Amino acid sequence: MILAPRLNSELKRALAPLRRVLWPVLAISSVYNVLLLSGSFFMLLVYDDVLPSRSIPSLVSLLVMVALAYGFQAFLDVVRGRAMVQVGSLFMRGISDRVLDVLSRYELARGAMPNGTQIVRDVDTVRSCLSGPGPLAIVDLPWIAVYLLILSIFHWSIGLLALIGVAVLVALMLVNNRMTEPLALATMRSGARRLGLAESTLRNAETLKALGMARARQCEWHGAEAEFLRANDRFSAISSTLSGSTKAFRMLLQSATLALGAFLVIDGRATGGIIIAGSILSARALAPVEQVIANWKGMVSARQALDRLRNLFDAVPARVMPMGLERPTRELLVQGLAAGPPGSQKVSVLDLNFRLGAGDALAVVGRSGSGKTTLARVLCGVWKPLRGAIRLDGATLDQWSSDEIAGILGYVPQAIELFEGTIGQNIARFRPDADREAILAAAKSADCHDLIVRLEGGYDHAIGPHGSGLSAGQQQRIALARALFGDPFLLVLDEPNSNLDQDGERALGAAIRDARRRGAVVVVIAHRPSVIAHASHIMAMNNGRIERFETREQFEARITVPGSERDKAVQSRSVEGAREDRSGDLSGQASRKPAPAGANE
Ligand SMILES: Nc1ncnc2c1ncn2[C@@H]1O[C@H](COP(=O)(O)OP(=O)(O)OP(=O)(O)O)[C@@H](O)[C@H]1O
Repeated sequence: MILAPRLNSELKRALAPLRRVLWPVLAISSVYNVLLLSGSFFMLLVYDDVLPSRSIPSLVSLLVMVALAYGFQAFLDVVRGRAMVQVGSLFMRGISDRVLDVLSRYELARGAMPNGTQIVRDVDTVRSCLSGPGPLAIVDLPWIAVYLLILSIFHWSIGLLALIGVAVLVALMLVNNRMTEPLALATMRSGARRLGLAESTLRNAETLKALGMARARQCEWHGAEAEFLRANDRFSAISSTLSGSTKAFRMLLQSATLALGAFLVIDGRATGGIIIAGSILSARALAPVEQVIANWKGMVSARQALDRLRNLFDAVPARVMPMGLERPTRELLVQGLAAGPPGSQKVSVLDLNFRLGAGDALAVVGRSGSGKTTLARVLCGVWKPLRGAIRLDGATLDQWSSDEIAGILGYVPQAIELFEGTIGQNIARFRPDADREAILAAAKSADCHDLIVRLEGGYDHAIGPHGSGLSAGQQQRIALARALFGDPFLLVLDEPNSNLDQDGERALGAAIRDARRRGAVVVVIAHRPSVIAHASHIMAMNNGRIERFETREQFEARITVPGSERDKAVQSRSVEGAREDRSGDLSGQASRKPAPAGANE
């Protein structure tokens, strides 16, 4: 069928309320459609019985009856309309968690999401179609047969004329579908592109202004808008032309029926009442088709929206909630790990194998693009391994539920993203059950308590969208507190000091030391050498592979690390030499720097 989408089990479940109300709505619609006949029968009786008999009591009682019928008809129309509004709301509620799930997982599992956030609008399109008059018009369609039958009982030629009218309208409807379906798709795509541009303009306002890109963006924006308007205008033009022609055709048919009735009366083959009743009834017979045409755009859009929802749900299947495990306490094991960006063929890290025990801290160093961030993302379960596994006390990350993982993992991503809300909420990862003590403890572990209380409102200080209202360094320290919230077993910090001043660096060092002391495993990606002083192991990456994995002692035997005993000794010997070591960037240093005298290589 033109409007029947292919559904998967999740959409069928979400649309189950539609199946549940189908029979009651069909029953109500049957009574409603019978009541719709009352107007034409009233006319028939007035012209054929009341006027010849000149009976006022008959006229009054007929009027009372038709008024009651209209009242009941209005009541039934409201009831079935409200039932459909409920179906729309239940559909939206039934699918809302899954939509958020797909939004949060699609890009991490499959790469960029097609049409951006169109999924949200798609749900709304389906909801408003279900709640609108379109589906009820379809329910009324079979009643056309009953109207045609009654018209044929009046006289076969009146029935035939109405049948031709219905056939013409259905043909128009099919032509309309053929012409508008690709346009509905084009409207959606250009609308999504326009919205994507609006979102990216909002996000990158600073860069656009500073680099003088406003004009270029304006051209792009106008292009997207013109494309959207073109598709939308054509769609609306076709729909309104059809809607207007339908209306005119219906009026013409009504007049033609009147004329035919008049001819039959003149010819002595019908009564005067039949002229009026036939004309009203033929208009009624066409009304459901007319309604379907009027709501065609919404129904085609809803069907396409359901197709897209099905594709997205199939692409990111719902997760089966794991039974859950105890919190890990012993080790992190990385076995034969290969990983790359989702949705691409690229392999960014390959053959990674290492083990860290409770209390270990690994500093990962290497040139840009060597795969450090990829490793951090896979360690946190943000990207899935292509091969191999990451195990905490023997179990892979997917064996814990996302709630449990929240207490096991702490992560400071390379690009910090704080959410709109208070600082306290951000540190507590927006957990509604977070207690004050845990928030304070996390802030103190990250040594940002003083920084927070100095801000207006302290822990209730409101952070704007994308962390606005805080400096980059402040955001990084709050992100560290957020990572430390709940004393996670595995702490993954991706360049956590890129925006930190000396105080911040000291606080970071203390946080890593504290985490190690309580038995956590810390993995810290570092470009600055200062972090190495707090690590128990150092791993150098090159081209996605491990180039060197060694303990800090082994590393220090080769290279002077700022803050180490060896550094202090070197400093006392040569201030100049030590300064060179301290200020250097660590990228690739472990492999490139020639081993100093005494290194055990
Ligand atoms: N989202 C992505 N899409 C496509 N390729 C990516 C993506 N992220 C990383 N890569 C590629 O994977 C490789 C490793 O990148 P990764 O970000 O892990 O390196 P890195 O060592 O963290 O670099 P840096 O020190 O500059 O942050 C690079 O070649 C990069 O081009």
